Amino acid sequence: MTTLSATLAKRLEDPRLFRQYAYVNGKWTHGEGGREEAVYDPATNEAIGHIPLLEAEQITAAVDAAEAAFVQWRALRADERCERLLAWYDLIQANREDLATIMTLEQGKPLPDARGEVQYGASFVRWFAEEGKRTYGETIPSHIPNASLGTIKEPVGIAAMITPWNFPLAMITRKAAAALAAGCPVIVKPANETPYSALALAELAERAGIPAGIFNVVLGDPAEVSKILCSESRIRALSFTGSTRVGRLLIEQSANTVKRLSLELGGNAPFIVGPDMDPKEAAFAAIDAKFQTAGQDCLAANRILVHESIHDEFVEHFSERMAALTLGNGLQSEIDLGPLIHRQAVEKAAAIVDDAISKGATVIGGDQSQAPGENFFMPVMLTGVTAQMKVWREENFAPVAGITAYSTDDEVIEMANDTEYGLAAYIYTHDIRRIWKLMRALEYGMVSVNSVKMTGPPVPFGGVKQSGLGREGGATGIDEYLETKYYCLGALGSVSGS
Ligand SMILES: NC(=O)c1ccc[n+]([C@@H]2O[C@H](COP(=O)([O-])OP(=O)(O)OC[C@H]3O[C@@H](n4cnc5c(N)ncnc54)[C@H](O)[C@@H]3O)[C@@H](O)[C@H]2O)c1
Ligand SMILES: N[C@@H](CC=O)C(=O)O
Repeated sequence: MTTLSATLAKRLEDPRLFRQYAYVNGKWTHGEGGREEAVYDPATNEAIGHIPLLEAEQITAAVDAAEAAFVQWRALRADERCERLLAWYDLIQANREDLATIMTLEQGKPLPDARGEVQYGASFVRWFAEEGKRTYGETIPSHIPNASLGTIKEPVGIAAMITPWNFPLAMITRKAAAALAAGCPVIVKPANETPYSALALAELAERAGIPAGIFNVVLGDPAEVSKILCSESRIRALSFTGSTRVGRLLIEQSANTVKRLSLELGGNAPFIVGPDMDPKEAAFAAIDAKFQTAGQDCLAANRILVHESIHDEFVEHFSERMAALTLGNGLQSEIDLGPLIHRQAVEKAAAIVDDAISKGATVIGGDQSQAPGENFFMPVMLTGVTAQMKVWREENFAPVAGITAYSTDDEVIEMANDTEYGLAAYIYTHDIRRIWKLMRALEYGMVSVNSVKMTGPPVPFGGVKQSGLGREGGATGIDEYLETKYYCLGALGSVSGS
C-alpha cells in the first residue's frame, strides 16, 4: 500500500502541521500497546498516514493532565485566556492553506470548501475569545434580611469532546473555544477518519501558548475511548457531535457520572417551497442546501417539499442544475462534490435509492457508472417520495434528494414534522403570513427563511427532538461549560436596598 504521508508533508508549507501522534499533556504521544490505524484519502483510497490507538491508561493520563492544568488555567483572568485564544485564531488564519489541504486529503471536500471551513472554524475561536470576557453573574434583590444575594459563573471542569468527520475542524473549534474561554481544559476525540485536522489544531494551540494539559487530542478505538470518557467522573462536561445512534449510547454511558451533556446530533431537514416562489430560484437554492459537502451535512435539505402548482417546473430546474454538478478529487479545481467518506456510505446511499424505487419513487440522475472513483456517488433526485421510504425517514448523508408535492400549508407542516429529527428547516416563500405560520409550527431548533446560509458564531446552533440537547455558538454557547454558583452573603448588618 502506498503511503501519502511524504507527499502530503511536501504539499504543506509547514510540514509540522501534519502529525501522526496523539497530543496529551503537551507531548506528541504514540500508543503504548503498539496499535495503529491507517487514515485514507477518500478520493483515492490511498493511505495518507497512520494514527496510534491509545491504551486505556493513556486516556486516563490525559484526564490526569487536564486535572492538573485546570488549576492554573481557571485562575487566569478572562482577558489573559482571550489573548491565548486570539493567538490561536491568528495562527489558524495564517495556516489556512495548509489546514485546508490536510482537510481535503482526509475528508475529501473540495479545497475551496475546506478553506471555507477553516475560516468558519477560526471564527468560533475569535467569537469565544471575546465571549469569555462576558460571563457575567447577577445581583439578586434579597428576600433575606441583612443579606446580599447573587450568582457567579465558574468553569464546569474538564470537558471532553467527541467530533465527527464531516466538519473535522469547525466541529472542534465551536466546542473547544467555548470551553477554553470558560476556563475548562479540553480533551478532544476526533473521528478516526479525520484526525489530522484536530492534530494540526493542537500544534497551533501549543504555538499560541495554550499550556500543556489544556488542549489534548486522544485517539483510539471510538467505543473504547468514549466509554472511558463517559465513565470518568472527573470529566464534568461531554460535548458530542455525530449521529443520533451514538448520541443515545453516550447518554446511557454517562448516566453514572451525571455529567453535563451537549449533543449535536443528526438532522433530516425539510426544504419547503411555497406556491408564490420562482421555481428556478427555489430549485437553485435547494441544490445548494442539499449538495454541500456531497450531502454529508447535518443541515442538508433531504426532504424537498414543493407546492403542487410549481412542482413540475421546480423538478425540471433542479434536475438540470444537478446534472451540471462536477464530481472529482477535491484537490482539483472546479469540483462541486468530492467523494463520500468511505465505501459503506456509498452502499448506504445506493440502498436508500433502491428502497425508494421499489416503493414507487421516480429516479432522475444517479448513473453510477459515471462516478470518478469507488467512493463517489453520482447525485440522485427522487420524486414522489413518501413517508414509507427510507429517504424520508433516515438521514441519508449522501447526494440523494427526495422531492414531493404538497397542496396546503397544514399538510406541509405535518409532512415536515413527520420525523424524529428536529435540527434545521428551510422555508422558501415571500408571503409573510405563510412564513410566520410555518416558522412557528415547525418543530426544529433552527429555521431559515429564504436563505441557505444560516450558521455562524453569533447564532445558537442546535436541534430539538432527537437532534440533540443544548446550543453551540451565540451568546449561550459558553454556558455549556459554566456552572452558576449562587451565593448568599448573610449577617452583613443592615444592608439597605439589597
Ligand atoms: N448537529 C450537528 O451540529 C452535527 C454536525 C455535524 C454532524 N452531525 C451528525 O454527525 C453524523 C455524521 O458523523 P459521523 O458519521 O462521524 O457520526 P458518528 O456518530 O458515527 O461518529 C461521531 C463520533 O463518534 C465516534 N463514535 C463512533 N462510534 C462510536 C461508538 N460506538 N461509541 C462512541 N463513539 C463512537 C466517532 O469516532 C466520531 O468521533 C450525522 O448524523 C450528522 O448529522 C451533526
Ligand atoms: N454545517 C453544519 C455542520 C453539520 O454537519 C454547521 O455549520 O455546523
